[in-house]
Amino acid sequence: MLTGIHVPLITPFTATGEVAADAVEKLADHVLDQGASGLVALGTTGEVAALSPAERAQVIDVCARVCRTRGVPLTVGLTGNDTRSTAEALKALPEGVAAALVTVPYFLRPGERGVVAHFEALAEETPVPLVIYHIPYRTGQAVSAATLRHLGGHPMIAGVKYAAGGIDQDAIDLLGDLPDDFDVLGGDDAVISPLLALGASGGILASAHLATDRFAELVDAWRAGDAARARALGHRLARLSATLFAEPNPTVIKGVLHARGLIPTADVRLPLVPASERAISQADSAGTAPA
Ligand SMILES: O=C(O)C1=N[C@H](C(=O)O)C[C@H](O)C1
Repeated sequence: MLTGIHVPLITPFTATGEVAADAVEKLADHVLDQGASGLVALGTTGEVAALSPAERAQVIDVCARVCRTRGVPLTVGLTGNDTRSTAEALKALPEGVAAALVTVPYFLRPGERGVVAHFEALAEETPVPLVIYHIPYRTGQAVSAATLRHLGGHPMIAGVKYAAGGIDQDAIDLLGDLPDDFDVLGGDDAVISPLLALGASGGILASAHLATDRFAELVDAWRAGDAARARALGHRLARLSATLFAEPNPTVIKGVLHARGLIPTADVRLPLVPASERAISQADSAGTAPA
């Protein structure tokens, strides 16, 4: 189910600070025109923590409409560290959502047995398949390959967004022995190419707001076994990602999209502050360099 490049959309703001709904739609169409396989609404990249409930609903509504029209899946990010309220949020998801990207409970550090109990409870109640968002440098909670493999055996757990901060031994172990119908999507932009080489089926990558077609081509090249092409593209895209993450995500991406006329402002909400001009121009140049 989860293959290709899924773009976790930024949330553009108007000059007066509201969500720019028309720009969300324009950007969604743009990345899909460029070869994205689906969209992710309300990821970290979408500054979900800084959006009100009404703004979150507005973003989901626009993305669901675009995905329905284009016949592509919409995944919605859900972050919580309490099982009961996360289950309620899952049950409240509107029509048109294909999957939920659910973060490993953060800050609380419930241990791996707690992580298993959390996702098993959610999997029993969710109306849509779950994608586990494993990002230990943000959550503070380790999750081993064995735990992910165990959870992947549940029919409502469709995959994992793997963002361990690099290619660790658990990534190698997991990809060497995947449960049936369980996909691994890369979530660390700089190492997407080696993760695809190990067998990941795609990625949820903020960097793919730019060079979307090249990221899609990278997935296709690894899947087709064209290692020479994949390696060359992978190195170039890793350099692009490094420039886009030179300052906190999504500040640089917003700066570049604004410089290219794709969103009305580069504004972010506190505690994020806008990227420097230097970071934006370096990323803009890296995003246009020939492959
Ligand atoms: O929002 C997301 O999904 C992503 N967030 C990551 C982050 O900000 O750390 C980066 C990744 O590309 C996608």
